[in-house]
Amino acid sequence: MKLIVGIGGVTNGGKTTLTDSLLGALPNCCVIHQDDFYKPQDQIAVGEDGFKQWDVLESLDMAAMLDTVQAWLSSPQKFARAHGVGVQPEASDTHILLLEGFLLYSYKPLVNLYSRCYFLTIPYEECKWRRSTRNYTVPDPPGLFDGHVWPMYLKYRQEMEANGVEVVYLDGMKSRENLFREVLEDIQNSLLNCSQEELPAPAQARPARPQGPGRGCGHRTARPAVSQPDTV
Ligand SMILES: Nc1ncnc2c1ncn2[C@@H]1O[C@H](COP(=O)(O)OP(=O)(O)OP(=O)(O)O)[C@@H](O)[C@H]1O
Ligand SMILES: NC(=O)c1ccc[n+]([C@@H]2O[C@H](CO)[C@@H](O)[C@H]2O)c1
Ligand SMILES: [Mg+2]
Repeated sequence: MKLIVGIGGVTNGGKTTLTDSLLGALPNCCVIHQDDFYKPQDQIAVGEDGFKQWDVLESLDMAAMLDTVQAWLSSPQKFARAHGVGVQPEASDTHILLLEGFLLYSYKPLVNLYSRCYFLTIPYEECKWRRSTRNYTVPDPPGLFDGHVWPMYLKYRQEMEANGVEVVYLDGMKSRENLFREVLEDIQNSLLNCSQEELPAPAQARPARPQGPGRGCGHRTARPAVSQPDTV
Protein backbone atom coordinates (compact mmCIF):
# COMPACT_ATOMS: atom_id res chain seq x y z
CA MET A 1 0.00 0.00 0.00
CA LYS A 2 1.29 3.46 -0.94
CA LEU A 3 0.12 6.59 0.81
CA ILE A 4 1.01 10.14 -0.22
CA VAL A 5 0.37 12.68 2.53
CA GLY A 6 0.58 16.46 2.07
CA ILE A 7 1.78 18.65 4.95
CA GLY A 8 0.90 22.05 3.55
CA GLY A 9 -0.18 25.45 4.75
CA VAL A 10 0.98 28.91 5.56
CA THR A 11 4.62 29.94 5.82
CA ASN A 12 5.86 29.42 9.39
CA GLY A 13 2.78 27.38 10.23
CA GLY A 14 5.06 24.60 11.48
CA LYS A 15 5.10 22.34 8.40
CA THR A 16 8.77 21.35 8.54
CA THR A 17 8.68 20.84 12.32
CA LEU A 18 5.64 18.54 12.09
CA THR A 19 7.04 16.66 9.08
CA ASP A 20 10.33 15.95 10.85
CA SER A 21 8.46 14.41 13.81
CA LEU A 22 6.21 12.29 11.59
CA LEU A 23 9.17 11.05 9.60
CA GLY A 24 10.65 9.45 12.68
CA ALA A 25 7.38 7.83 13.75
CA LEU A 26 5.94 6.33 10.56
CA PRO A 27 7.16 3.10 8.96
CA ASN A 28 8.99 3.21 5.62
CA CYS A 29 8.44 6.92 5.35
CA CYS A 30 10.17 9.21 2.84
CA VAL A 31 9.89 12.98 2.44
CA ILE A 32 10.01 15.50 -0.39
CA HIS A 33 10.38 19.17 0.58
CA GLN A 34 8.90 21.67 -1.89
CA ASP A 35 11.47 24.29 -0.87
CA ASP A 36 14.15 22.07 -2.43
CA PHE A 37 12.60 22.84 -5.82
CA TYR A 38 13.11 26.61 -5.81
CA LYS A 39 14.50 27.86 -9.12
CA PRO A 40 17.91 29.60 -8.98
CA GLN A 41 17.71 33.10 -7.56
CA ASP A 42 18.39 34.79 -10.91
CA GLN A 43 15.25 33.12 -12.31
CA ILE A 44 12.94 34.52 -9.63
CA ALA A 45 10.91 37.32 -11.23
CA VAL A 46 10.74 40.79 -9.75
CA GLY A 47 7.13 42.00 -9.52
CA GLU A 48 5.68 45.43 -10.21
CA ASP A 49 5.82 45.90 -6.45
CA GLY A 50 9.62 45.66 -6.68
CA PHE A 51 9.78 42.44 -4.64
CA LYS A 52 11.30 39.16 -5.79
CA GLN A 53 8.32 36.87 -6.22
CA TRP A 54 9.36 34.00 -3.92
CA ASP A 55 5.81 33.06 -2.98
CA VAL A 56 4.38 32.18 -6.39
CA LEU A 57 4.20 28.75 -8.01
CA GLU A 58 6.26 29.92 -11.01
CA SER A 59 9.30 30.30 -8.73
CA LEU A 60 9.33 26.56 -8.12
CA ASP A 61 10.28 23.81 -10.56
CA MET A 62 7.09 21.85 -10.00
CA ALA A 63 7.73 19.54 -12.97
CA ALA A 64 10.92 18.38 -11.24
CA MET A 65 9.03 17.89 -7.99
CA LEU A 66 6.39 15.82 -9.79
CA ASP A 67 9.14 13.69 -11.39
CA THR A 68 10.51 12.99 -7.93
CA VAL A 69 7.07 11.93 -6.70
CA GLN A 70 6.70 9.66 -9.77
CA ALA A 71 10.07 8.08 -8.97
CA TRP A 72 8.79 7.22 -5.49
CA LEU A 73 5.51 5.88 -6.93
CA SER A 74 7.27 3.63 -9.41
CA SER A 75 9.47 2.08 -6.73
CA PRO A 76 9.14 3.19 -3.11
CA GLN A 77 11.67 0.56 -2.01
CA LYS A 78 14.31 1.84 -4.42
CA PHE A 79 13.51 5.47 -3.49
CA ALA A 80 13.80 4.67 0.22
CA ARG A 81 17.14 2.94 -0.26
CA ALA A 82 18.49 5.83 -2.33
CA HIS A 83 17.46 8.26 0.43
CA GLY A 84 18.88 6.24 3.30
CA VAL A 85 15.48 5.12 4.65
CA GLY A 86 15.60 1.56 5.95
CA VAL A 87 12.60 -0.62 5.05
CA GLN A 88 11.09 -2.29 8.12
CA PRO A 89 10.54 -6.00 7.33
CA GLU A 90 7.41 -6.17 9.53
CA ALA A 91 5.77 -3.33 7.55
CA SER A 92 7.39 -3.93 4.17
CA ASP A 93 4.03 -3.65 2.36
CA THR A 94 3.37 -0.12 3.64
CA HIS A 95 5.05 2.89 2.06
CA ILE A 96 4.40 6.50 2.98
CA LEU A 97 5.55 9.64 1.20
CA LEU A 98 5.27 12.99 2.96
CA LEU A 99 5.17 16.05 0.70
CA GLU A 100 5.92 19.20 2.64
CA GLY A 101 5.53 22.76 1.45
CA PHE A 102 3.57 26.00 1.26
CA LEU A 103 2.05 25.55 -2.24
CA LEU A 104 1.27 21.84 -2.33
CA TYR A 105 -2.35 22.06 -3.42
CA SER A 106 -2.04 24.65 -6.17
CA TYR A 107 -0.30 22.50 -8.78
CA LYS A 108 -2.97 20.41 -10.53
CA PRO A 109 -0.88 17.33 -11.49
CA LEU A 110 -0.13 16.69 -7.81
CA VAL A 111 -3.60 17.26 -6.41
CA ASN A 112 -5.07 13.88 -7.34
CA LEU A 113 -2.11 11.98 -5.95
CA TYR A 114 -2.72 12.78 -2.29
CA SER A 115 -4.43 10.35 0.03
CA ARG A 116 -4.60 13.00 2.75
CA CYS A 117 -4.05 16.78 2.57
CA TYR A 118 -3.22 18.62 5.79
CA PHE A 119 -3.17 22.40 5.90
CA LEU A 120 -1.60 24.28 8.83
CA THR A 121 -2.92 27.75 9.62
CA ILE A 122 -1.86 30.47 12.07
CA PRO A 123 -3.20 34.02 12.43
CA TYR A 124 -1.57 36.96 10.63
CA GLU A 125 0.12 38.42 13.74
CA GLU A 126 1.66 35.13 14.78
CA CYS A 127 2.81 34.46 11.23
CA LYS A 128 4.43 37.86 10.93
CA TRP A 129 6.16 37.38 14.28
CA ARG A 130 7.47 33.87 13.55
CA ARG A 131 8.64 34.97 10.11
CA SER A 132 10.59 37.90 11.60
CA THR A 133 12.63 35.41 13.65
CA ARG A 134 13.67 33.35 10.60
CA ASN A 135 16.78 33.48 8.45
CA TYR A 136 16.11 32.33 4.90
CA THR A 137 18.91 31.75 2.40
CA VAL A 138 17.84 35.10 0.99
CA PRO A 139 16.78 37.36 3.89
CA ASP A 140 13.36 39.02 3.64
CA PRO A 141 13.72 42.68 2.57
CA PRO A 142 11.69 45.18 4.64
CA GLY A 143 8.00 45.09 3.73
CA LEU A 144 8.11 41.66 2.00
CA PHE A 145 5.72 40.03 4.45
CA ASP A 146 2.91 42.56 4.07
CA GLY A 147 3.66 43.40 0.46
CA HIS A 148 4.07 39.90 -0.97
CA VAL A 149 4.12 36.89 1.40
CA TRP A 150 0.78 37.34 3.17
CA PRO A 151 -1.19 38.55 0.09
CA MET A 152 0.07 35.54 -1.92
CA TYR A 153 -0.89 33.19 0.91
CA LEU A 154 -4.43 34.58 0.90
CA LYS A 155 -4.65 34.40 -2.91
CA TYR A 156 -3.50 30.75 -3.20
CA ARG A 157 -5.61 29.65 -0.25
CA GLN A 158 -8.70 31.23 -1.79
CA GLU A 159 -7.97 29.51 -5.11
CA MET A 160 -7.46 26.16 -3.39
CA GLU A 161 -10.80 26.50 -1.60
CA ALA A 162 -12.56 27.60 -4.79
CA ASN A 163 -11.15 24.53 -6.55
CA GLY A 164 -12.67 22.28 -3.89
CA VAL A 165 -9.44 20.66 -2.73
CA GLU A 166 -10.41 18.73 0.38
CA VAL A 167 -7.92 19.64 3.08
CA VAL A 168 -7.84 18.82 6.77
CA TYR A 169 -7.14 22.12 8.55
CA LEU A 170 -4.72 22.04 11.47
CA ASP A 171 -4.48 24.81 14.06
CA GLY A 172 -0.78 25.71 14.05
CA MET A 173 -1.22 27.49 17.40
CA LYS A 174 -1.49 24.11 19.12
CA SER A 175 1.67 22.75 20.69
CA ARG A 176 4.14 20.83 18.52
CA GLU A 177 3.42 17.70 20.58
CA ASN A 178 -0.38 17.95 20.16
CA LEU A 179 -0.11 18.52 16.43
CA PHE A 180 2.22 15.57 16.11
CA ARG A 181 -0.10 13.23 18.05
CA GLU A 182 -3.21 14.42 16.17
CA VAL A 183 -1.73 13.90 12.73
CA LEU A 184 0.08 10.66 13.56
CA GLU A 185 -3.15 9.15 14.86
CA ASP A 186 -5.06 10.32 11.79
CA ILE A 187 -2.48 8.84 9.39
CA GLN A 188 -2.47 5.58 11.35
CA ASN A 189 -6.25 5.45 10.99
CA SER A 190 -5.92 6.02 7.24
CA LEU A 191 -3.47 3.12 7.07
CA LEU A 192 -5.89 0.87 8.94
CA ASN A 193 -8.77 1.85 6.64
CA CYS A 194 -6.63 1.18 3.60
CA SER A 195 -5.46 -2.21 4.80
CA GLN A 196 -9.05 -3.22 5.56
CA GLU A 197 -9.97 -2.27 2.01
CA GLU A 198 -7.23 -4.57 0.79
CA LEU A 199 -8.73 -7.59 2.56
CA PRO A 200 -10.61 -10.03 0.34
CA ALA A 201 -14.09 -8.73 -0.40
CA PRO A 202 -16.67 -9.92 2.15
CA ALA A 203 -19.66 -11.93 0.99
CA GLN A 204 -21.92 -8.88 0.97
CA ALA A 205 -21.05 -6.11 -1.44
CA ARG A 206 -19.90 -2.89 0.25
CA PRO A 207 -20.84 0.54 -1.07
CA ALA A 208 -18.14 2.08 -3.26
CA ARG A 209 -15.96 4.65 -1.49
CA PRO A 210 -15.88 8.11 -3.01
CA GLN A 211 -12.50 8.86 -4.59
CA GLY A 212 -10.60 12.11 -4.78
CA PRO A 213 -8.12 14.19 -2.85
CA GLY A 214 -8.10 13.52 0.86
CA ARG A 215 -10.47 10.59 0.51
CA GLY A 216 -8.89 7.76 -1.35
CA CYS A 217 -6.32 5.36 -0.07
CA GLY A 218 -4.95 5.51 -3.62
CA HIS A 219 -1.91 4.00 -5.20
CA ARG A 220 -2.36 0.51 -3.91
CA THR A 221 -0.54 -2.08 -5.87
CA ALA A 222 -2.95 -3.20 -8.57
CA ARG A 223 -4.81 -6.36 -7.59
CA PRO A 224 -6.58 -8.71 -9.94
CA ALA A 225 -10.26 -7.84 -10.07
CA VAL A 226 -12.32 -10.04 -7.77
CA SER A 227 -14.78 -11.97 -9.87
CA GLN A 228 -18.40 -11.12 -9.20
CA PRO A 229 -20.61 -13.92 -7.93
CA ASP A 230 -23.02 -15.18 -10.52
CA THR A 231 -26.32 -13.44 -10.31
CA VAL A 232 -28.42 -16.15 -11.93
N1 LIG B 1 3.36 24.25 17.13
C1 LIG B 1 4.21 25.26 17.20
N2 LIG B 1 4.06 26.23 18.13
C2 LIG B 1 4.92 27.29 18.21
N3 LIG B 1 5.97 27.47 17.38
C3 LIG B 1 6.17 26.53 16.43
C4 LIG B 1 5.32 25.39 16.28
N4 LIG B 1 5.77 24.66 15.25
C5 LIG B 1 6.86 25.29 14.76
N5 LIG B 1 7.11 26.41 15.47
C6 LIG B 1 8.18 27.40 15.23
O1 LIG B 1 7.72 28.24 14.17
C7 LIG B 1 8.77 28.51 13.24
C8 LIG B 1 8.40 27.95 11.89
O2 LIG B 1 8.38 26.54 11.95
P1 LIG B 1 8.65 25.64 10.67
O3 LIG B 1 9.98 25.96 10.10
O4 LIG B 1 8.37 24.23 11.04
O5 LIG B 1 7.50 26.22 9.73
P2 LIG B 1 7.28 26.06 8.16
O6 LIG B 1 5.80 26.06 7.96
O7 LIG B 1 8.06 24.91 7.67
O8 LIG B 1 7.89 27.44 7.62
P3 LIG B 1 8.49 27.83 6.16
O9 LIG B 1 7.47 28.68 5.55
O10 LIG B 1 9.74 28.57 6.45
O11 LIG B 1 8.76 26.56 5.42
C9 LIG B 1 10.03 27.88 13.84
O12 LIG B 1 10.69 28.86 14.61
C10 LIG B 1 9.47 26.77 14.73
O13 LIG B 1 10.32 26.46 15.80
N1 LIG C 1 14.25 28.41 0.25
C1 LIG C 1 14.57 29.55 -0.34
O1 LIG C 1 15.48 29.59 -1.17
C2 LIG C 1 13.82 30.80 0.01
C3 LIG C 1 14.33 32.05 -0.33
C4 LIG C 1 13.59 33.15 0.01
C5 LIG C 1 12.38 33.02 0.64
N2 LIG C 1 11.92 31.83 0.96
C6 LIG C 1 10.60 31.70 1.61
O2 LIG C 1 10.32 30.37 1.96
C7 LIG C 1 8.93 30.26 2.14
C8 LIG C 1 8.48 28.85 1.81
O3 LIG C 1 9.02 27.97 2.70
C9 LIG C 1 8.28 31.29 1.24
O4 LIG C 1 7.39 32.09 1.99
C10 LIG C 1 9.45 32.12 0.71
O5 LIG C 1 9.22 33.50 0.79
C11 LIG C 1 12.60 30.70 0.66
MG1 LIG D 1 9.51 24.79 6.14
